[in-house]
Amino acid sequence: MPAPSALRVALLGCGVVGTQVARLLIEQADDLASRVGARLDLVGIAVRDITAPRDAIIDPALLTEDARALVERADIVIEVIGGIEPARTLLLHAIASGASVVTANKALLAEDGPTLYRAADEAGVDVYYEAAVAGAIPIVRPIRESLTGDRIQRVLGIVNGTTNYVLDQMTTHGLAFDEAVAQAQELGYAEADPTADVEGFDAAAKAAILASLAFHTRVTISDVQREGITKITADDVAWAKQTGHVIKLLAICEATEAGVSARVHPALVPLDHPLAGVRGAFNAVFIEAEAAGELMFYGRGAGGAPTASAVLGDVVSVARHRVLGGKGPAESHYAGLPIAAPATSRTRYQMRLAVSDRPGVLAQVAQVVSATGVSIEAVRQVALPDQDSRATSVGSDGSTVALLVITTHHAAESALAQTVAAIADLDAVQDVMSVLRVEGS
Ligand SMILES: NC(=O)c1ccc[n+]([C@@H]2O[C@H](COP(=O)([O-])OP(=O)(O)OC[C@H]3O[C@@H](n4cnc5c(N)ncnc54)[C@H](O)[C@@H]3O)[C@@H](O)[C@H]2O)c1
Ligand SMILES: N[C@@H](CCO)C(=O)O
Ligand code: NA
Repeated sequence: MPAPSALRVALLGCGVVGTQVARLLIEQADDLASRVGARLDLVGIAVRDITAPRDAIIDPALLTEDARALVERADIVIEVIGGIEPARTLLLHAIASGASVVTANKALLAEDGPTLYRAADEAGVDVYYEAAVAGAIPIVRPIRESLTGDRIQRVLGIVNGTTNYVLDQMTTHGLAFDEAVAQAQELGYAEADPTADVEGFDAAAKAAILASLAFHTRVTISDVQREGITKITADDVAWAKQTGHVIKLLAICEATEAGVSARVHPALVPLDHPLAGVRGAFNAVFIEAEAAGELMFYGRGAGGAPTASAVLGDVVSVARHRVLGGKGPAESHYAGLPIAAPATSRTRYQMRLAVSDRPGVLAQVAQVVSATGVSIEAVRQVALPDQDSRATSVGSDGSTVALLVITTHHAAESALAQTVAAIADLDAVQDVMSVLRVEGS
């Protein structure tokens, strides 16, 4: 069959990302044609409301509210609607109609990616999704292709731009949480419902995709242990600084003895770790592999244009396959490693405790910690800042309140939970002010 001189491209969704995808397809049409070896003709844009105001670059004649009919007349379908339905049904219909698909939809892939991959394998078409993890940063392809001859041990990522922006604004400008979230929404970083960002669902979806790729194991979002940043206070941020750390929302994927572990939670990152310097809405993925050693991928993980860059890269790849015949590499045939139970995950912890400042308290705390099998790495006793209401309170024995900052060696999550409960029970402990994991050291 002769190579096609043009390929029909359908765009589903015309929001923050879709508008930028359309712009690049239109403005760079000639360059894209020479890279692909065929023209990429944008044949239609499916939208929810045809009458809604749009960017001037969007030709109203391209708009349709009938996404299903549009995918039937396309060679390549780009999905930037988001969410599970109708995106899944539309993509499966596109694949069944013989189109290759490109999507930025991590929520769908983390829930049900294998259904799409299997359908695409059977139909002999591609499913590409570089934009779904860490936006513009090439990370899916490096893991899937460049590092596929190596053995990845650990992936540590800042993969949500909104939360990194919020934590960074709180750290460097003392901004309030809600104010920083509103700014991230205005800048086009946040999901339609920013709860997905601040509660860690978006990062958990990306962790599931990264863990699946890195460990050739099927990991879904329900396998990911998740905690967002809504409980992080200005105090936590200030104490992180005092102890030489910065708080980041991390996605951590590891191959452990118990199986594949994937978790998302805020963590204290030492200031000398490369991830500590990732500011604003930037993302970074830090990989430890057996032969390659440490690698870090850094760039813009959110925003319309950066995400559109990754989408267009995939569009060119799948278009080239159609011009040359064939398709790209399929997803790994899953080795089926077990998923590690959350209680088995091991990390270091930092606890801040308000305690009565009298002799013997430190020994009591240390004894309770060691009784639960957790080992202490360091203890610091510090005076509470004057403005803290506890600084002037006096216990029944006439003692004032001091702050203990305890850092543990690696401990299992289950042991740490027992330790915290036992500490909270001690008479001398007035308050467990925070318990944060320490990663990257
Ligand atoms: N914004 C980012 O920085 C970013 C980065 C990476 C990935 N993503 C992903 O890209 C996708 C799109 O994100 P966005 O930020 O552009 O969201 P958005 O809310 O700005 O755009 C989605 C658009 O889809 C439209 N839509 C909803 N239902 C539709 C339907 N049935 N048919 C046609 N259109 C429909 C909505 O009206 C909206 O305009 C999501 O999967 C998101 O997770 C976004
Ligand atoms: N809402 C996401 C967009 C990129 O997936 C973020 O803030 O990173
Ligand atoms: Na990416």
